[in-house]
Amino acid sequence: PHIQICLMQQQIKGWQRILSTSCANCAKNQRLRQKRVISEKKLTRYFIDHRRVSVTGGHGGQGINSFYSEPRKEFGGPDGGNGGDGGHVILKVDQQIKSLNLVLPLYRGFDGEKGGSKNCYGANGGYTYVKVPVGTLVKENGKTVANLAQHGEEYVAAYGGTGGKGNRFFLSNENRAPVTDTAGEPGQKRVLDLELKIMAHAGLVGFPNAGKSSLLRAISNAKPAVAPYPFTTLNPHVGIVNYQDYEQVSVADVPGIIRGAHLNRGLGLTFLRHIEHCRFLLFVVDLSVSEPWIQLQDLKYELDQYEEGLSKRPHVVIGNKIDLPQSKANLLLLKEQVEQRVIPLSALTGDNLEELLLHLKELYDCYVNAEQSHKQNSVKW
Ligand SMILES: Nc1nc2c(ncn2[C@@H]2O[C@H](COP(=O)(O)OP(=O)(O)OP(=O)(O)O)[C@@H](O)[C@H]2O)c(=O)[nH]1
Ligand SMILES: [Mg+2]
Repeated sequence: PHIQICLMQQQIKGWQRILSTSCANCAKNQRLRQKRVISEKKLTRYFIDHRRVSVTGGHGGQGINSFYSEPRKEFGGPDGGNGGDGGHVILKVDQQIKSLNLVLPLYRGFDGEKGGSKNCYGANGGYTYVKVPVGTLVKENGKTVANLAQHGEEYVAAYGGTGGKGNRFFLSNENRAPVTDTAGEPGQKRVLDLELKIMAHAGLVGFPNAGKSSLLRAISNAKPAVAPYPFTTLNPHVGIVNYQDYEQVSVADVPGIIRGAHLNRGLGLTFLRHIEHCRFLLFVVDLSVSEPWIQLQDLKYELDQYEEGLSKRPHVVIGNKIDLPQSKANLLLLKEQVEQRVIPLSALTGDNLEELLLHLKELYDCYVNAEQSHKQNSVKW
């Protein structure tokens, strides 16, 4: 009887298992794996926006010197095959890749195989693909040689060398038994600078602690770190603002700019590069600081020093921290000093965010119309 009871218990357990796997409620109770939040400091390790790579194409295979011979056909003629071509090193855009951290400092293409007797050609070296993110600029000696902006786009960074010729290649009426063969050529050798420019429609430009990250958190799905000290943000973050007509506008939060950024002070020059790619700019000014128009002048000066006319891109001035007591007076003074539109808001309390969102949509529509009128390829990322 004891064995019987044990067997029955096992059977019941088996049913439970069957029942539990078929139960839809159990699936509900299983928690979805959440996306890991990476701290800003760790993200700096992953987010690499500049890499110098040395690329060398594969070496061409050696041609072969050989003569065909078999019983009763002693002098069958030359039959040395050509060597294979060396493989290229190719940069290929992959939209799954977000940073240049996986790009190694050195790449060498596969060599072509040497030729064989009986007119066998050596195999060509395979291509070496290096995956790079969308928006990678390829520079050589400071000159831009490629702008990889589309998924799947390829750029041959280094051509492989051509394979050598076997002695069969040199067969002619004058020379019926050539003994010449040539070596394969070495592959092309280059040193390239890869630079990543993040792609966003709008860029938030402001001094450290102005509240750029808070604003991006308030209007989009992005979650950059916010803290009451300067240089909280060390990497660019991109957030997407969704509109009711299913249009999406991307906004980039770029680390704070300080006076002398164009001379590489603060976090400096590297981040001005990201602003360069934005179609319109959102200048974020801290209204709680006295004389906020000085901030605006400094920001524009830094942008213009980096690239002439960068501050003249379509832009809007955002007066942040309007909830603080001293901000109201500063806002009036700022409006007197600045002729363009100023949108006062508070990223913390969410006051007047609608005005910014509506204006952002206007800027985006203007940009789309301009693109269409130029009859260029659609650049809606
Ligand atoms: N009172 C008030 N505080 C704000 C507002 N917006 C941001 N802050 C505060 O200002 C501080 C800095 O905000 P961040 O969003 O980190 O500023 P940031 O411009 O991204 O700074 P960096 O990343 O260092 O360049 C934080 O303590 C925020 O809570 C606002 O509208 N009102
Ligand atoms: Mg920030």
